[in-house]
Amino acid sequence: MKQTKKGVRDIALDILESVEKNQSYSNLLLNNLIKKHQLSPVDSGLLTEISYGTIQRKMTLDYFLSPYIKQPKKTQSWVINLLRLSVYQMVYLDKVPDHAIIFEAVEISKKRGHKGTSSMVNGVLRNIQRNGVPSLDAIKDDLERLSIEVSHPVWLIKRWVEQFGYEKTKEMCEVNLTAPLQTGRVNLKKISRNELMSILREEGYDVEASEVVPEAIVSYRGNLAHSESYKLGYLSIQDESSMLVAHALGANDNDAVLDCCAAPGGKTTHIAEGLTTGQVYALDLHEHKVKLIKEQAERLKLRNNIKTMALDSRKVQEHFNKEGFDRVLIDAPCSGLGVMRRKPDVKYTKTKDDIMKLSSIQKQLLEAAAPLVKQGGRLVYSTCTVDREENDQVAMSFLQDHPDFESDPSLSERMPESVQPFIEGNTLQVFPQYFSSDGFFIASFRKKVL
Ligand SMILES: C[S@@+](CC[C@H](N)C(=O)[O-])C[C@H]1O[C@@H](n2cnc3c(N)ncnc32)[C@H](O)[C@@H]1O
Repeated sequence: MKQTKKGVRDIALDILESVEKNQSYSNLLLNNLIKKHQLSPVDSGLLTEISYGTIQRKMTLDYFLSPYIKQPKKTQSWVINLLRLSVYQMVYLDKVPDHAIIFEAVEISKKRGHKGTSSMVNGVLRNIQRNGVPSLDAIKDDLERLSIEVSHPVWLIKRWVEQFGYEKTKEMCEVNLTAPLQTGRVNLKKISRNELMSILREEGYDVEASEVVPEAIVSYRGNLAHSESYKLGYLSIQDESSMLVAHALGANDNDAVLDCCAAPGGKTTHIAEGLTTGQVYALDLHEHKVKLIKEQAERLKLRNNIKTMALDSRKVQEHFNKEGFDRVLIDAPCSGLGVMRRKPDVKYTKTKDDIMKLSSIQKQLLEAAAPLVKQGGRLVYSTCTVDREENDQVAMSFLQDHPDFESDPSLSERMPESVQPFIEGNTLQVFPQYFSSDGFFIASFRKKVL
């Protein structure tokens, strides 16, 4: 029997279902399904918008649906997800008229369920079309209202309001709901930023120079990973905040650098692009992750400057000499609360307990790597989160426990102009609302010369 082609909304529903069941991260799933269903660029864009948008705004959508679904707990999860993605389109997208959204939802529910389900879906959506969604003003508590308005769990809202204040939290959560732009890092070893931008524009890309980092470009149209320049190793896909780490590390041409948490190799390759005879030793837990670093090193023709090893970096002292490295980077495993625009499901799954456990691993990694830094050398700690327990508190406790290190006084000298206002001593916290880049934390330490 001939299989009928699956529609974009049907595929979006598959994504929502898998993410809900914790079967996969939304970003990985999306890429796989775009390939599997051979979607056109327009359909891929729509699929991304509907599935990410629905996940991003899940709590708000549930609030909108609440007066219209009598027994949400007894309703099958795919039906709830179908209603969420339909209401998302009705409220937040103006491309498709409501009647077309409702028609498609009913068709999907006929295919997946029975008649009762499709008439329930039809009834709920038609009621919403007629009566509108409930006002958020009905929620009296400020923090609970914000939590529903920006669809972030209330424990996280309370935690951030305590850490950063109400306004900053609100700004951050609002930016977290927007789609990120793709940014690329120019391989300055091979080509200048202007030359690369001209080549890409000829290929049909709409690119501009980044205002945050001097080697970055922003793509307003087209996926840079599909460009000829990407294949040739002229560029890598990387967020601007992430690029700041190599600046903070400030390796010299011939330095020995240890990158303790290196996969998939974004920062390793960035650092290596700035070396001549120097070497980056790139470590990560598992061989399959280390393979990703090797692939990037190959593509960028940096094999001479990168050595890889699968290793639990808490054991680095068993493999490397004390004071053997000019620069050491710990780009630590973290809660990822700074990258919610790319991984919207993260905010619903992470817990306070995860943050506590991660901060303990982060401290262990720093503890293990510290003896490997040469006297006068530098140790940089970074995360893609905004949470203080994983950031300033880890950095502070490291300095307290390591009198042989000092707070690096020269961090700001190496950092781009754009981030200068946000540097505090030896640390930099980038919030997503500053440049619309990822939320990121960087701390730099110098080993004292005794
Ligand atoms: C934030 S990611 C690193 C991203 C990478 N630096 C980049 O720029 O592409 C953190 C990495 O730490 C690795 N990791 C976690 N625990 C580790 C450990 N104990 N030893 C080594 N690597 C570890 C994870 O596998 C993950 O790849």
